[in-house]
Amino acid sequence: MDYMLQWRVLPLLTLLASFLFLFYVQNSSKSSHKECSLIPYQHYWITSKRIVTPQGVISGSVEIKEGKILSIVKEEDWQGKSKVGHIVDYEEAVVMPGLIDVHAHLDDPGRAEWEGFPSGTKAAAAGGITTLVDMPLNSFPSTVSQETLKLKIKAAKERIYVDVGFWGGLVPENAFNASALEALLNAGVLGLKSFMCPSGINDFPMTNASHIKEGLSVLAKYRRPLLVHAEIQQDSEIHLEPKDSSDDAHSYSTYLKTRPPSWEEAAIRELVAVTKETRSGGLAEGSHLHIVHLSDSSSSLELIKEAKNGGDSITVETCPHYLAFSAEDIHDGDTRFKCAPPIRDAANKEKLWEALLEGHIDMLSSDHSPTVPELKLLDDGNFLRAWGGISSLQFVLPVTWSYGQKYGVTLEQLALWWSERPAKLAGQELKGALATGNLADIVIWEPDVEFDLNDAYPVYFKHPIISAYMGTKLPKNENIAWVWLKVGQSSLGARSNVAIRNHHQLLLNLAVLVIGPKSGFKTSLVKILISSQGMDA
Ligand SMILES: NC(=O)NC(NC(N)=O)C(=O)[O-]
Ligand SMILES: [Zn+2]
Ligand SMILES: [Zn+2]
Repeated sequence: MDYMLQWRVLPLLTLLASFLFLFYVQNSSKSSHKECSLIPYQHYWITSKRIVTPQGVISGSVEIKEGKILSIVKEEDWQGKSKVGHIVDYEEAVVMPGLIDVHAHLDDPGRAEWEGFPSGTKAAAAGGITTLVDMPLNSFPSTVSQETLKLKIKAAKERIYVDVGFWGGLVPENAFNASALEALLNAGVLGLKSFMCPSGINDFPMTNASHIKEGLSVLAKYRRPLLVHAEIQQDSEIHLEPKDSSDDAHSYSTYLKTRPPSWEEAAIRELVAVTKETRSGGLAEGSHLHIVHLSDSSSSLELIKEAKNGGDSITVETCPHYLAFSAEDIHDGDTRFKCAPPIRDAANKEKLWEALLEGHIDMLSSDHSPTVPELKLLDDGNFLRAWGGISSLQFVLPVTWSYGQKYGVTLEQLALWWSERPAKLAGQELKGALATGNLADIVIWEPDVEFDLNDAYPVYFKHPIISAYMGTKLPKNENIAWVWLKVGQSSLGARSNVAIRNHHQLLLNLAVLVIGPKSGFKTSLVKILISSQGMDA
């Protein structure tokens, strides 16, 4: 029976390291913190048998000084050399670049009861994410102007526990107003985001291909990307009642039918017509288009592949929930799994994995989009009326790794999908890889440790009840293995060279370390990322 299911949890955990100085911090006079690490040394070495570098997994040490990676030394090259600074030995634990989530909705200000900067960034840290880029909608007001970006920054300031950057919104109101868009870009958004279907948020209306073309021409100058929710509604209205009266709004298949793959395909067809201009010599050369949360692994993916082959500047992400779940497994009434585009059937999921492994899908993101439990209509279970969005920040690493086992996913692939390519999309040149000179944004975790995840498990949720990854409603035959983030030690004072393996304990300690005002760490460890890079002179 469902409620008896034990969820296998793989492993891990950890902690991580230094969130650091970031690019151009908005108010540098107020951000002159010297502290840059959860480890209380200015100069130290992290040692492990499994350090994930762009050149492969090595046994060795990462030397960190004042929040930056000073050197990376292979074990065989250590001999005879002395190390200046403290050594923190993580043994077999994996040392990897912190994850960069380029798609999360922290609904603060305005809808902080859905998700806020403190709760969302704690959850991110618990999931191994060291940098998160916030979407311009679901907060109120939406981030569509220089003024509304200021409100975001004010809401985030000194309330965040991982580095945070912002996407701005491309909406009809600003799309043809280049100076308004430039003001938003100059104020520091890392790029823009738009919807090709209703977003569910009144002050974030959808754009069409003309708006998108205009947006790209401004973005070209700044060399920042446009992210697009690629679905075009094929009927005249969003259905709140089943189209076919014999269908039940409480059944997942009814919802699935309302958003067929043709919605994604129609949008992507229009987008790839526009991205032809991003080719060298094209009118929008220098701009880049990124398709968020791809679910359709058939025609939509084929269109993207063709565009890439033709030289368009285009990338695509998918999300852990499309890789973990399939429509067949979603129980009637279980609206925790409602999102847009929808989770499709198992065959579609297999093809998404294939595309990811073959490099046709470039990266992963959470699309963490929670709301209050009441709007998920958990009791009623009406899929057509419930809020669409999956809450998942704290699970992205565990889920990708655990479900990826079947496909032979490697640590290098994880780093590519979750760090290196997202860093590039967000213009974070000093993030995304463990390399000399980069910021020491690091996650340390144990991929091989398993344990059960149940409702008593301490994870950082605003609303645990809406998480698709917690609870008892999945079929047993999924053979789910969960992974978890591990923190290296219970308290900094007691930190030694030995990693502790009590995960519950460690998870709690991760939170204390990252966020606790009494832990001795300040939230000023982390930064608001304000872009001032990339604009052509
Ligand atoms: N307003 C939203 O957060 N929408 C999100 N909703 C989902 N994915 O179901 C999204 O990213 O489209
Ligand atoms: Zn979306
Ligand atoms: Zn989203």
